[in-house]
Amino acid sequence: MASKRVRVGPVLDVEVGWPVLLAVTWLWLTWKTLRLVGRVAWWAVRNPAKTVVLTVGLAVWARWGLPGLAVAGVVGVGVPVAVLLVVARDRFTRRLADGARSVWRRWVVYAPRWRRLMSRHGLFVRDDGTEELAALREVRCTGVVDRLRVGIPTGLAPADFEQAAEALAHAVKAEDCRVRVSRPGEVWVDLLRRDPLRETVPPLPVPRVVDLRGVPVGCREDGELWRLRLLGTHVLIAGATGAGKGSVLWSLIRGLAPAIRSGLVELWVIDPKGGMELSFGEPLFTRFADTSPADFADLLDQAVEGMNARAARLKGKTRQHTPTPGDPFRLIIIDELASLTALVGDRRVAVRIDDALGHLLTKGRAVGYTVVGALQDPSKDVIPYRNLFPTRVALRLDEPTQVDMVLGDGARDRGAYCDRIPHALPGVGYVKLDGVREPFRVRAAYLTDEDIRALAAEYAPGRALTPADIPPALPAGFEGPPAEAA
Ligand SMILES: Nc1ncnc2c1ncn2[C@@H]1O[C@H](COP(=O)(O)OP(=O)(O)OP(=O)(O)O)[C@@H](O)[C@H]1O
Repeated sequence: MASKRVRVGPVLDVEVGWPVLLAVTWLWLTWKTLRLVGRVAWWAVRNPAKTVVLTVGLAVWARWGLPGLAVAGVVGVGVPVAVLLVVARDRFTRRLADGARSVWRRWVVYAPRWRRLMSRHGLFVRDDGTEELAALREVRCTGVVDRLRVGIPTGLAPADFEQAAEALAHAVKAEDCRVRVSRPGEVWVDLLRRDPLRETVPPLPVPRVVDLRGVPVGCREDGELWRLRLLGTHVLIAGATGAGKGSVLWSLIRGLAPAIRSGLVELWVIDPKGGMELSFGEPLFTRFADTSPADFADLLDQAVEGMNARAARLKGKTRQHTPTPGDPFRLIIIDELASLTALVGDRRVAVRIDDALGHLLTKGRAVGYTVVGALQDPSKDVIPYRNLFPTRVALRLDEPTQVDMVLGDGARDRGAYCDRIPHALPGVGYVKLDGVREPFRVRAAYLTDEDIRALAAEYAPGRALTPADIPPALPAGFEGPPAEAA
């Protein structure tokens, strides 16, 4: 039988017969086929919904041919669309509009100018005469923001995109541009087309059920609901005078109102400004101190006592306290942290306050004692506490250097321009969550004195629920994402 010379690499140069060649070819084809089958099976396992649709489609086609497939398509798409239009019309039409907008802006706005955008902003690498651009992988648009998922070419880093952010925003006529790392090798470039934070956010509807993992407080710059986590964290709110710290505190209290009334949440409040800011809501507070530093120290000492007793009770049983009316979540609100820690004249009282605060901040999170502290001047005196607040909100600040003092090193470089927030936008600020690299911009809802009085009258602890207390549904655009995973 004929044979063939086969050369494998520089060494092996052999003469093989046709049976061997046929056997090798057969083995190779079998391997390729098995691999293809394996890949299809793996795709089917990972995409069960698409697999079912494809299988049903193929079965219909085999049984009734193309006309049958067309009818099935109309029914299969038409019926779910009709159901969604009835059940969740607003959300569905918004999603549909967002989907159409995403396709349009990807192919008409971004794809044609992508090469120029990337090369003019230095978002490419050159290697051996070839150029690799950052890759546009996905575009998701809403009414206010275009989110671009971009692949980072080898040799660049998210910081390169952060540096180019301001220029990119100008290039596409966006109000602002933010860069977030989505996963290694990829960033989300958020281009803000309209700023939803320009308008005052009205008081949000009081939630029916309070979720301490995400209390609604205001609006995020992407138009979604801003929720602030209280469970297992402490929150620092810093801002120059008139920046709107009060609106964050009051929106938070409003978001907790039903749980305050039912006794699941207790507010222990210190207002060193003599009750100027918080005394309106006194009926809502279980403890309120607004006169002397000695009172503040007493309140904090009692909180520490309660916290220690609870910690001893829970030891070995659970790692996170679950609030009940007999054993509530205690929120310690301090309106001006610096007055407590730095400006107290009596040295012994200052030490007591300092000790108690240190204990609460280090041990309180797991046992349902959360501190929310507001701060006007992020001076060095309060910096030791800063790191004990995993969640930080910085509203308008006077100096660029104060931004990193509050939010942590590098926050301003990542876009938290608190010093540029106009005086005309009180309640606007940036939030930094522990473990999340990028800050995001928000605006707290604004409650008038009347709103606060009405809230205090309706939700004072112990008052029974009436049907009129059930709040309306959230307005369109406020469904928001799930609770923040801080
Ligand atoms: N979220 C908001 N939306 C719209 N306007 C607001 C908002 N928050 C505050 N304002 C306006 O700004 C004014 C100052 O707000 P606020 O007293 O809350 O600031 P602050 O940071 O607590 O100041 P200070 O530290 O001096 O007490 C309010 O009287 C109100 O008119």
